[in-house]
Amino acid sequence: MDKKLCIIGLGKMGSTLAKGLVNAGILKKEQIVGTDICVDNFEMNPVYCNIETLNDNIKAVQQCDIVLLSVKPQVIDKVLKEISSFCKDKIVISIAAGITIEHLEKALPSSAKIIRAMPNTPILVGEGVIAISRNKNVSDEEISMVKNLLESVGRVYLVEEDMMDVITALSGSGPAYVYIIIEALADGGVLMGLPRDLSLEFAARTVLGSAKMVLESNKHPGELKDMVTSPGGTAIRGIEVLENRGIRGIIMNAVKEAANRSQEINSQRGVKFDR
Ligand SMILES: NC(=O)C1=CN([C@@H]2O[C@H](COP(=O)(O)OP(=O)(O)OC[C@H]3O[C@@H](n4cnc5c(N)ncnc54)[C@H](O)[C@@H]3O)[C@@H](O)[C@H]2O)C=CC1
Ligand SMILES: O=C(O)[C@@H]1CCC=N1
Repeated sequence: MDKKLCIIGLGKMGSTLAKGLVNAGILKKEQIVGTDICVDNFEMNPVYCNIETLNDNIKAVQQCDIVLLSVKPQVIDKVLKEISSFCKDKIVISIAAGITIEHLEKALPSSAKIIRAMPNTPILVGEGVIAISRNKNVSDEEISMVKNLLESVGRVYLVEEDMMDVITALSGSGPAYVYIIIEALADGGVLMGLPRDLSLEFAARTVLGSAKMVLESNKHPGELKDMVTSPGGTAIRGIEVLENRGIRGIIMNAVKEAANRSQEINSQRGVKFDR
């Protein structure tokens, strides 16, 4: 790919994307420039595979074809205002939770090609899942190019934008829920006498293997669960505890609340843009 990418905000997600894309070999490190206001982040440059780093968003945007906004929703308006007039013919990808295409359109030139995306941190290990939606200015060819770029770090799905809040709650935020489950499983092992490192390894591999079974076996999760639960056995005793405490409702509610929060973030955007 002969495009140059600018990543604005080299925090957790921006640096993960930079590293993931360089590691995947889809872009050379010379094809990515990253910016941040926190210059301390630049000392972490090896983490970003030695991409060029600047603390000047405009300078970075000017030299790129694709701009990826990886700043918090709370500061995105400030950044949009700063770079807007330099984005006339650019593809602008925002990964900010809750920030709608409509909001981005108000802030950017009417010709800007806008993509709202929701990745997740497992892109760092090539197992990410990324949803993308586009505005009317993005051609089929351009969306294919962006899809191709992001497919190097995960599975990419083109979705209707009205699914984005839920996807943000499910796959965008979901790794956080899964880490809590893994940590809790490991704590359970430690509680019952396993060494911490072995317990964590077994917990993580159990989640990894179970997820693979769901994806590769073509069986319903309920059927896979039944394969583990012998009558009068150990697994059903564990499941009884989880069901008594309402595990399913708790997890469903977590997704619902996170989706509500994503919607709320957009409705709280107050800055008005002068064209
Ligand atoms: N962390 C995650 O798992 C995911 C995050 N996201 C989205 O990615 C975006 C970034 O999130 P994180 O990386 O977690 O946050 P973060 O706080 O780690 O990174 C944001 C970075 O932006 C920098 N920044 C702030 N103002 C700036 C400016 N004016 N110009 C340039 N850089 C600036 C900050 O110094 C910071 O390093 C958010 O909008 C979030 O909703 C999306 C999917 C997953
Ligand atoms: O909570 C957050 O800020 C982000 C949005 C998607 C995942 N985590």
